[in-house]
Amino acid sequence: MVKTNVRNMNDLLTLLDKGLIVSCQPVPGSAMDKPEIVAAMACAALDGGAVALRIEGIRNIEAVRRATDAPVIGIIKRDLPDSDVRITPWLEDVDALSAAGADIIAFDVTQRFRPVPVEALYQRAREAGCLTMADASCLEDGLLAQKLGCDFIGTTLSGYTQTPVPEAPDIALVRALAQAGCRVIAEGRYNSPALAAEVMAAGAYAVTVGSAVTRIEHICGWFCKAIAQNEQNKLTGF
Ligand SMILES: CC(=O)N[C@H](C=O)[C@@H](O)[C@H](O)[C@H](O)COP(=O)(O)O
Repeated sequence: MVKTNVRNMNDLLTLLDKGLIVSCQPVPGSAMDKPEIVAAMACAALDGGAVALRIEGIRNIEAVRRATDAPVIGIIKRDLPDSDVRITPWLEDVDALSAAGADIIAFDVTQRFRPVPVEALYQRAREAGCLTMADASCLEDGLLAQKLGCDFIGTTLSGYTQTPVPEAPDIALVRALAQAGCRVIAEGRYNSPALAAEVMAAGAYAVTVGSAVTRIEHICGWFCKAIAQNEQNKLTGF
C-alpha cells in the first residue's frame, strides 16, 4: 500500500499545498477503463510525486482505497437527460462517494439548470464529514461557492460550458479566484509541466492534471496531430 500521513484537515492542507493532484480517469469504455488499472495509475502517480488523486466512480474509488490511503477527491459523472450538469449531480452520489472513502467530494457549481441545488450537495458532503471542492466554470461560480464555505475552488469547468473548448488553460481565472481569497485548485488542460508551474506562480493552491498523465489516447492524439501538422507544413512550404 502507498502510505501517506494525513491525519487531519491541517495535514491535508499542508500536503496539498503547491502539490500535484493526478486525475486518473480513463477514457470511458477504453482499454484502460478498469478499476485495477485506475488503482495502478494512482499508485504510479503517487510514486512519481503526486500528493492526491481525483477519481471518478465508486468501483474505481474502492479499488484505489484498497491500494493507498492517499487523499482522494471523489466524483461521479452522469449524463442526465434534462441537465448539462455532469459531475456529482445527486445527493445519493455524495453519500456513495463518502461511503467509498473519498476525502474530498467535488461537484459542479455552475449556475445551470440542475436536479439538486449546490447548497444541498455542500451540506450533505459536510454532514458526511468530507471536505468539498467546487468545480467552477467562471469567477462568479467560484465566489458563490467560496461564500457557501467550499474548501477548494476548482477551475475544472472553465471552457466546458461553451464550444469550442479552448486549447489553453484558464490561468486568468485561477489568478482572479486566488486574489479573491479562494483556495484554488487549477484544473483543466494543464498539459505540460511548464503550465503547471506557471499556474502555481499565478496563485494556485494545487494543480490537477488528468489527460496529460493518464489518458494515453489523448497523449497519442497530440503526438499524431503534431506529426501530421509538420508533414503538412513541409508540403505547403511553411
Ligand atoms: C470538464 C470535465 O468533465 N473534466 C473532468 C473532471 O473531472 C475530467 O474529464 C478532466 O480530465 C479533469 O478535469 C482533468 O483535466 P485534464 O484532463 O484537462 O487535465
